[in-house]
Amino acid sequence: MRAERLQKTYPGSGLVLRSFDLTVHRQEVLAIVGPSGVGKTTLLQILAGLIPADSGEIWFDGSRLVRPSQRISVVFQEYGLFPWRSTRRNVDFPLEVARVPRRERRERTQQALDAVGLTDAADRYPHQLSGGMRQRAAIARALVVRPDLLLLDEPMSALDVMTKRKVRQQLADLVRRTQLTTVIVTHDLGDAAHLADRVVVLAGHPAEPLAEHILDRHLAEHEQLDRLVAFVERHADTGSWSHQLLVDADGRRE
Ligand SMILES: Nc1ncnc2c1ncn2[C@@H]1O[C@H](COP(=O)(O)OP(=O)(O)OP(=O)(O)O)[C@@H](O)[C@H]1O
Repeated sequence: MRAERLQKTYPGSGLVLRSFDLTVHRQEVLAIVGPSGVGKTTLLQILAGLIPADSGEIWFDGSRLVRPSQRISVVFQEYGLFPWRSTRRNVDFPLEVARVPRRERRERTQQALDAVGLTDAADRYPHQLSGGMRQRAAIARALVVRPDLLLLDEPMSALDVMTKRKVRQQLADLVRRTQLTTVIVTHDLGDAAHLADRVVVLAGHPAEPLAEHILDRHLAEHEQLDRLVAFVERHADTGSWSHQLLVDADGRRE
């Protein structure tokens, strides 16, 4: 996917993106990190075709993206599960909408539930699930359409620390196993260090990609994180997000 010269203005908030370029390589996990309010969600929603940019273009597999595509799945921070549907029927929902034949739906839904470890919770309703299970259900629903691109918006920020670690590990295993091209936006450098192959740091108004960091998967996790934190501190004025660095990088910097 390639985004070219994206521009976005909100009434009252001014210019959030100006002439913004971004390339997502096939099969990579790209993390976009930056302080709260910099424009990460805006960027992700534009990439998903959910909100229009004022100008600029997005190219995806040789064609221009102008509306949401079945080949791109998005997972939001707040899960967005339907409370009146069981986990299985939540996961099945996109296939139902796409009028996929019943038998194929059953198989694909089961595979997606298995992939996130929710087989035993398939008949429970969202209120009967833990936060981590709800988030995994949302991820299963994103996977069931077999997307070519997975977009994740702060997918673990509503989870407590222990659950978050578990879900993060499962997500890391999943994206590596499936080699699914993934973009995750987060202000949590721990998520980026754990999941990403490449990290782009955003800062400023309008947001600019300041620098990018390639993670070395041969390093231990805490070394990855230390290097990433040092990289961000070198390139960004972290005054506005030092609190997040301290708190969210799993307490390691406190
Ligand atoms: N619908 C909207 N109308 C007006 N301003 C908006 C709207 N959505 C976002 N903004 C503003 O645009 C800027 C970027 O918001 P955005 O949600 O993309 O940032 P973010 O980096 O995702 O923040 P966070 O990490 O807190 O979710 C912010 O200043 C925000 O207040």
